[in-house]
Amino acid sequence: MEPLFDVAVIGGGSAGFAAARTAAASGAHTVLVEGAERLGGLCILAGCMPTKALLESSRRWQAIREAQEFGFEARPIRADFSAILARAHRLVSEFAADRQNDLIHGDFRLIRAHAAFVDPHQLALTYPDGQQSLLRAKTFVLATGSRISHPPLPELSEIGFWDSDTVLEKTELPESLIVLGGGPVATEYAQFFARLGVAVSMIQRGPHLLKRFDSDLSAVLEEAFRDEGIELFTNASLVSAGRSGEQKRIRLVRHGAIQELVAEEIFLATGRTPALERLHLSAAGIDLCQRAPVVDSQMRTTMPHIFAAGDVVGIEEVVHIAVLQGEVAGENAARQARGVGPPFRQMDYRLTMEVVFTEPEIARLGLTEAAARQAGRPTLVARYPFADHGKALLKGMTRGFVKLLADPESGELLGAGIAGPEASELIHELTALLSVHATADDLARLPHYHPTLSEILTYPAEEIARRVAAFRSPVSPDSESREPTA
Ligand SMILES: Cc1cc2nc3c(=O)[nH]c(=O)nc-3n(C[C@H](O)[C@H](O)[C@H](O)COP(=O)(O)OP(=O)(O)OC[C@H]3O[C@@H](n4cnc5c(N)ncnc54)[C@H](O)[C@@H]3O)c2cc1C
Ligand SMILES: NC(=O)c1ccc[n+]([C@@H]2O[C@H](COP(=O)([O-])OP(=O)(O)OC[C@H]3O[C@@H](n4cnc5c(N)ncnc54)[C@H](O)[C@@H]3O)[C@@H](O)[C@H]2O)c1
Repeated sequence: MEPLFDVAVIGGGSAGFAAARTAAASGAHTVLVEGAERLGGLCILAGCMPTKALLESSRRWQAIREAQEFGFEARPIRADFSAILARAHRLVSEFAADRQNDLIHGDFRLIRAHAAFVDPHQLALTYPDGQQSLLRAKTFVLATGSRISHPPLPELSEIGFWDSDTVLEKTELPESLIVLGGGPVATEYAQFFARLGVAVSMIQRGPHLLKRFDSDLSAVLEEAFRDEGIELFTNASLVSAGRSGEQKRIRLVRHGAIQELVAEEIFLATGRTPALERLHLSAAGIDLCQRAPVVDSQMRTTMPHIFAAGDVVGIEEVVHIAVLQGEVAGENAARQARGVGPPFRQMDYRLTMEVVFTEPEIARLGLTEAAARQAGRPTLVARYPFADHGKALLKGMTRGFVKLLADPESGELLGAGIAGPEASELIHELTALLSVHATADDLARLPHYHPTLSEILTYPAEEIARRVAAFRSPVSPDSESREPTA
């Protein structure tokens, strides 16, 4: 039997590591239990980092293809899929080694074992050699992450498919690929493969790609994908899957008609599910909703001494949220275990961002237009296209736009969306501004170096500031407005 810990964290990915580090820093006697053979978590081993390494390769390939526009004559090049994967694996190993070091040398104890609840206060640990022991703690943080959802068609398991875990072990590019799904995994991989010369078609259930983004942002990506030769089938329901000679086939229904697609391979990207199997959660007595533990704003489950964080709670399955939730859960678990009662730390989703690393990149922050409409919240919205922006023209990256959402009376910035070059970087200036409740007028007045991509943000800000001023005062402030610089 292990000694009684203040905090036991289950899972050593982004959320669990953040929870354990925070709990230990608060002075709690903390243990982290990790069951995987390889340390690192999803982001490092099969999520953010390998995909961004792959996308960097396909981006270079695309740049060579477009070289003529910039005055170069490029010879046709050949993609070496194995070499592209080898680079990704090398980077992943380096990131994983850093994380391994942090886990082993943290101010908490690391136990390499699979954990399952025996009762609400005890875990059964199963070690790699099959040995077992019990672990007791005053509080727990569940941070077991997510797994790829089961295929929507049972036949897929018979005919086989690729997914974001298995793709990293492949060695040969298929000639053609049907991607199932239209979320971040589907779009990032679809563009990666299409750019390397694979004939890609995508099947998305909803009317647009990237369902959590406003449809005007998704539309920019859809147009870019069509221009790159990716065939999109939106509003589609899957009917069946099977073999067609050497090829694989998918039948779908769209606008009432059956269609059949045939390709060498199928890539499954229809979402992820909280990883709770073999955790024996029923013994812990916590409530679930849509297969995820129910949590409040303190990341507390329905058992007051059990907290949860990261993909397992399924609120926003991205890393900065997993880390923030882990920190909140870790700090609150430590306070509770050490009897340092309230006030407990709360999660705040006001500054939630999501970025998709396709080209163009797509980013959102805070309030979306769809959410504002659904909540009946009046907002001012202003857009500005990259096609009218000097730096974007210089870079030859004119697709897309930026948009800002603001409160109509105060002009406070409430949200933003960007589809275009460097959206993943540009969004962070807006995050800083939203964090201090800045107004569109504050943004419009901030100095921006010329010519930069960042200065595009000032144009919709000026438009909103003008409209807010006009709302407040009958005298038009138009005479003060600046024209966009080219
Ligand atoms: C292809 C892909 C690309 C992505 N790209 C991005 C991106 O660019 N940016 C971004 O922000 N997000 C991205 N994400 C999402 C991001 O990877 C996840 O949101 C994040 O990694 C979740 O962290 P986590 O700690 O909740 O889970 P994980 O990192 O999965 O950690 C959970 C850990 O718990 C362990 N575990 C599970 N059960 C037990 C048990 N019973 N006992 C002991 N240990 C257990 C597991 O072994 C695992 O190590 C991507 C995801 C995918 C799939
Ligand atoms: N850049 C990033 O930050 C990044 C990259 C990859 C993944 N992620 C995260 O990982 C998680 C998983 O991503 P994901 O793309 O697998 O899931 P997702 O849930 O975001 O998207 C799945 C998509 O598949 C569609 N779909 C579901 N069932 C379908 C069916 N039967 N037929 C056709 N379409 C169907 C859905 O409409 C949805 O658009 C997400 O939460 C995402 O935020 C983030």
